[in-house]
Amino acid sequence: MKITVIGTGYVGLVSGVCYAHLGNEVICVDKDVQKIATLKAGVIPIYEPGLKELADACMESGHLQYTTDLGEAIQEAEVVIIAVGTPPLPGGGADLQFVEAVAREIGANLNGYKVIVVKSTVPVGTNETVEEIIARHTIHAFDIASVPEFLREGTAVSDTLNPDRIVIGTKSDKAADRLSELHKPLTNQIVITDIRSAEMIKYASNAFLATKISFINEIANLCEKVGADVTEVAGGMGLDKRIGGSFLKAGIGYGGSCFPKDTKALIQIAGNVEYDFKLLKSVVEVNNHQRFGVIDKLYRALGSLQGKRIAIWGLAFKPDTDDVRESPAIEIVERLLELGAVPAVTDPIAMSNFRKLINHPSIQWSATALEAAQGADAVCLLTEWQDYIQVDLRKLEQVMARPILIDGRNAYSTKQLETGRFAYYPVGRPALNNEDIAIHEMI
Ligand SMILES: NC(=O)C1=CN([C@@H]2O[C@H](COP(=O)(O)OP(=O)(O)OC[C@H]3O[C@@H](n4cnc5c(N)ncnc54)[C@H](O)[C@@H]3O)[C@@H](O)[C@H]2O)C=CC1
Ligand SMILES: O=C(O)[C@H]1O[C@H](OP(=O)(O)OP(=O)(O)OC[C@H]2O[C@@H](n3ccc(=O)[nH]c3=O)[C@H](O)[C@@H]2O)[C@H](O)[C@@H](O)[C@@H]1O
Repeated sequence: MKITVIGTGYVGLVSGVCYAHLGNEVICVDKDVQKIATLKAGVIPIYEPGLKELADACMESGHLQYTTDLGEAIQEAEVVIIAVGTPPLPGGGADLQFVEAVAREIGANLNGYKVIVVKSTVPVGTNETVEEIIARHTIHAFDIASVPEFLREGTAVSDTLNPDRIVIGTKSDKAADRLSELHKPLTNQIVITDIRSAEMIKYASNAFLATKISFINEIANLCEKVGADVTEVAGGMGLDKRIGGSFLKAGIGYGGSCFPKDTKALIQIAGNVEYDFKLLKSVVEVNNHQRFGVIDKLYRALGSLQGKRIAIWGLAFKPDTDDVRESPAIEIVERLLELGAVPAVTDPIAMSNFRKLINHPSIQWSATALEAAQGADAVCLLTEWQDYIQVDLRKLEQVMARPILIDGRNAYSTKQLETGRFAYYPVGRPALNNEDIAIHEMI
């Protein structure tokens, strides 16, 4: 099938490459001239395991092309996929300017029947708006379909090639048939539904996963107070098939370009029809607060943070990505700076994306975990990179000024730490060797 994918962010690029890998003829378009030049040179501008190898092979076989010429790319295609960004507006709603601009371009360049797919995450009703915009600009027939994307960063290629399900929201049998044909090699689990339900499935899925995370984080906070271990609790809960074990890892809360954006957008979608989505509002509130558990623990361990060197391990919102969008680590570092601490920050690949604070005079940027920990009063693990999990804890203890380890991701087992002198503060699990200063001071 001849496919044009518009937008070469995570979704556009990964899905374009994967459709090409399946033997389709794919053109990936972006208005960003630099990005297209980079891609044409064989460089993948995002960090995504396995993507480069696949893209190289598809380029070589002639199944994948990159261009900035949107008009020509649209005219070549049988299926046109919109995968541009839908970033949050200041009020929380989704900014649809890129989707709408692309719809105008599609309308202006249509040269015969095509299926137009919206893969970007868009509020309910947007596909209908896209259809209206295209129709206003063309005399040609076309069908519209909502095919939301469920990939995760870091595992985007395998998620795309092995999806749990493909959702196709359309009122056209012809479009449903063509898109089922396209996705058949990936899964038998193809859900064909109406457009609005498809749009809603995407938001509801992200909101539900975010709810699981905030729920387990609340349980973790409670576990700390009653002396239970949240990893045991989550393990015991997850064995119940009705609950499932995934997305029950307690930590510093969810970040990334989607959960924070999509939960707020769904609250706004509800608000627009005068529905007060109380549960989701609490999910967001819990998440916004959860990151500060790290600061509370630093206070308990050290008292005042003024002048204290605090090693920060990890900036990416999760491992295996260089994405720091809405990463809880950003706010943790900002709060440390406000409190007069000296953050010594490291991340294997995300540091250069930490643009907001890259030139801050009080941050010490470190190449490795042990360099950041050198002379530190505490280490805070914020992203569970393998390098950090496998660090030599004896060496770590030797280089630190005080052996205080705040584990924001429950990356270490109590057993690993039993032999050392670490004061260890995990999330929702019993602390080790903690002589809490604040508590002593209060007494
Ligand atoms: N990042 C992720 O893991 C996932 C994202 N999504 C959704 O997919 C959509 C895209 O997300 P990302 O790939 O992260 O976006 P992104 O913001 O990283 O990339 C969007 C790309 O579209 C390009 N673009 C914008 N207007 C254009 C135009 N008129 N013509 C050609 N190119 C244009 C931009 O230059 C940019 O390269 C969003 O709605 C997002 O919510 C869904 C699932 C996963
Ligand atoms: O719409 C999207 O963009 C995507 O959003 C998420 O994918 P992603 O943001 O890449 O990453 P996740 O693995 O879902 O993690 C999101 C955040 O939740 C946190 N998390 C995840 C799982 C968990 O148990 N606990 C937890 O704190 C992670 O650390 C991370 O900060 C969804 O998992 C994808 O299905 C969806 O397509």
